[in-house]
Amino acid sequence: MPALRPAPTVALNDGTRIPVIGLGTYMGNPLGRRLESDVGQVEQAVLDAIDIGYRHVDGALLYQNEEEVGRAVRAKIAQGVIKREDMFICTKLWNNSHHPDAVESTCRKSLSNLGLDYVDLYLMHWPVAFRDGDDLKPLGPDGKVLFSHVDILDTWRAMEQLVRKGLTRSIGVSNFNERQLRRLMDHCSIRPVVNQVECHPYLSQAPLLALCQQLGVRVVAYSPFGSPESDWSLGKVDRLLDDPTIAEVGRRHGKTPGQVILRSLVQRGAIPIPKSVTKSRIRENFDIFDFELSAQDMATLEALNKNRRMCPFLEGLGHPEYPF
Ligand SMILES: NC(=O)C1=CN([C@@H]2O[C@H](COP(=O)(O)OP(=O)(O)OC[C@H]3O[C@@H](n4cnc5c(N)ncnc54)[C@H](OP(=O)(O)O)[C@@H]3O)[C@@H](O)[C@H]2O)C=CC1
Ligand SMILES: O=C1CO[C@H](CO)[C@@H](O)[C@@H]1O
Repeated sequence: MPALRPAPTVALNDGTRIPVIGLGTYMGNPLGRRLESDVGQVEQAVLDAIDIGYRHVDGALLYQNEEEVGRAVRAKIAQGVIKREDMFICTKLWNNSHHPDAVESTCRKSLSNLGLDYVDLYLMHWPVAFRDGDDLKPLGPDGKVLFSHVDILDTWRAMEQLVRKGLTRSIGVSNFNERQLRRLMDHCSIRPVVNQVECHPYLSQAPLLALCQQLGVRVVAYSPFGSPESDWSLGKVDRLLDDPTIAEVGRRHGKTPGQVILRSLVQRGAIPIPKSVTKSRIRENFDIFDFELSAQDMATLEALNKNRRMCPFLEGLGHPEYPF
């Protein structure tokens, strides 16, 4: 199958550009655990995605597969399919490394995992700090996650240094609520270029999207399909991808429910990062630039909002910066 046309890119507030769709790489495992059966799947998915036309990959130290992402990207560079500068690679600082002294070494660890000398975007994964150390999920004797109380602004200042040192082109945040984002914007020297949050027709995030637009911060939409296979997903009862209204909109355009969801996010100015390790779906999810949803379609989809969060991040409950 021939490659599809590259996705359009949009400008970020620091002058760099981001492709409006990316490939997600979280395998749906419980926090910090990795299954043997997952090994190799993300590497193949990234190879397939690049052949199809993707130029944006969303990763994280937490996902424990940065090596696979990096191997695939480097293989495609070696084959001459892409150049490094064609790709937009994002990874994230996990919650156990918020202490300013840990930020640079943790970013360098991701770069070493990826086998790259810079990433395009480095995100603070959550506004919630866990106890510093190697443990991705440090637990106390009561089985609850151990927190620490590093100020978000201190972590951010250390992330700003990463831009100055050339380890990342841009920095941003993830899972920040309106208060946290406003406070950061008021105190930073380098502005966050994106806020990556859960966003799909059952959690439309209209107020947060409006605020981000006002502040010049792009929204990256995670779990665009409601993360149907994640262990924490509450979406098993009424799956977004089985919604009859979305299917009906899709029928009118000759498109699948997944394509309708992704297209609607792009038309709302968000940047979806659907995850798939299935080549046919990776292609299907990218094939959204040959149709347009009408204002009526968009209103129909907007009416599906239930403020239903599939990723409630219960591990962070009780921390003063728990965002929800
Ligand atoms: N910042 C944060 O805190 C978070 C960030 N993320 C990021 O967002 C990405 C996407 O979110 P994620 O939670 O993975 O879930 P998604 O909503 O992207 O759903 C992924 C699931 O949908 C399936 N799927 C993909 N495409 C299709 C299709 N066209 N038709 C039917 N099923 C499909 C996949 O199956 P299969 O792979 O088997 O094809 C997989 O099971 C993550 O991978 C990660 O990169 C996610 C959660 C939190
Ligand atoms: O990116 C993510 C993937 O899933 C995790 C849950 O295990 C989330 O906490 C995290 O934000």
